[in-house]
Amino acid sequence: METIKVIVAGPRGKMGSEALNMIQREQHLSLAACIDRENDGINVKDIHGLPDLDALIYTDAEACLNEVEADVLIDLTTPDNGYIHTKLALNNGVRPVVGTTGFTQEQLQELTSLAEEKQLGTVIAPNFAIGAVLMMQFSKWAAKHFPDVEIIEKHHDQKLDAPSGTAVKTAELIKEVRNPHHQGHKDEKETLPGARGADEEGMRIHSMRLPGLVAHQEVVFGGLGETLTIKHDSIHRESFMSGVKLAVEKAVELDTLVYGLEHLLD
Ligand SMILES: NC(=O)C1=CN([C@@H]2O[C@H](COP(=O)(O)OP(=O)(O)OC[C@H]3O[C@@H](n4cnc5c(N)ncnc54)[C@H](O)[C@@H]3O)[C@@H](O)[C@H]2O)C=CC1
Ligand SMILES: O=C(O)C1=N[C@H](C(=O)O)C[C@H](O)C1
Repeated sequence: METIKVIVAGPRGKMGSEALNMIQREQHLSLAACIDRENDGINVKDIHGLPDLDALIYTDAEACLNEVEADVLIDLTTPDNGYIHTKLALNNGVRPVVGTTGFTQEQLQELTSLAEEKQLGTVIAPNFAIGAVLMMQFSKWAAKHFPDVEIIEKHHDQKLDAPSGTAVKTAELIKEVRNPHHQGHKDEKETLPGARGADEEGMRIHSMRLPGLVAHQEVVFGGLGETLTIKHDSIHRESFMSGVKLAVEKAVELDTLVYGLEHLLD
């Protein structure tokens, strides 16, 4: 396999630093550069806590994507910056692999059109953990039989977006097989606003944020005399890295945008 040259945006973050470790482990991946908010012109290997990888850090994303010879950008930053980086990558011939969540539907549509116009493989995956992808697929299957469903997602308290990208994607998959309808009593009233969670075509989504959590989701279905719970827990961010690696490998073979890792799995 040819070496894939990768730029990582957000290298000092919880996910970005795991991505650097993954690149260091994989012989067919090499780190071309990083995009960070700080440390312009400094080498990654000279930053305390980052792996021994020889690549320069840029604070100017446009300069980085324009000057550095790279195949793929892995973005693990924030919703606003991730969107800007993804557009810059596509406009500079670099294939984006985006883990950053919180993009709007309009942004996703715009990026889909841009990737198609540029014919550049792009992977936007709300969750790179294989178990989470299966949890979403199983939930779609279950929703065919149990149309009353609530999603409970639980994350660490540093998370910027709510609901999580995974919960949004789960709801989208369920919506493909579930007819919109109100859930709960027709006359129910919230005496505390928000008590029933977000409302997506009558399906409820609840977001929990606590220190100590990593990334967890339960999809709870209710039927006559029974309930079904489909649950996934990421207890370490290593859980996401086999999916990131797969996305990088597939991005160089694709010429359109793929939203969701399920499209890349057998
Ligand atoms: N798709 C997936 O499987 C997963 C996605 N995520 C998403 O990945 C993103 C990052 O998550 P974490 O690593 O937990 O967050 P974090 O807060 O630990 O890291 C984000 C990093 O981005 C950097 N950053 C912010 N703006 C930047 C800019 N303009 N240029 C360069 N770097 C910039 C910050 O300095 C920080 O180091 C979030 O959107 C999160 O929801 C997180 C885990 C799994
Ligand atoms: O911010 C996180 O941590 C995570 N974000 C993604 C999401 O929003 O679904 C994926 C995973 O849940 C971890």
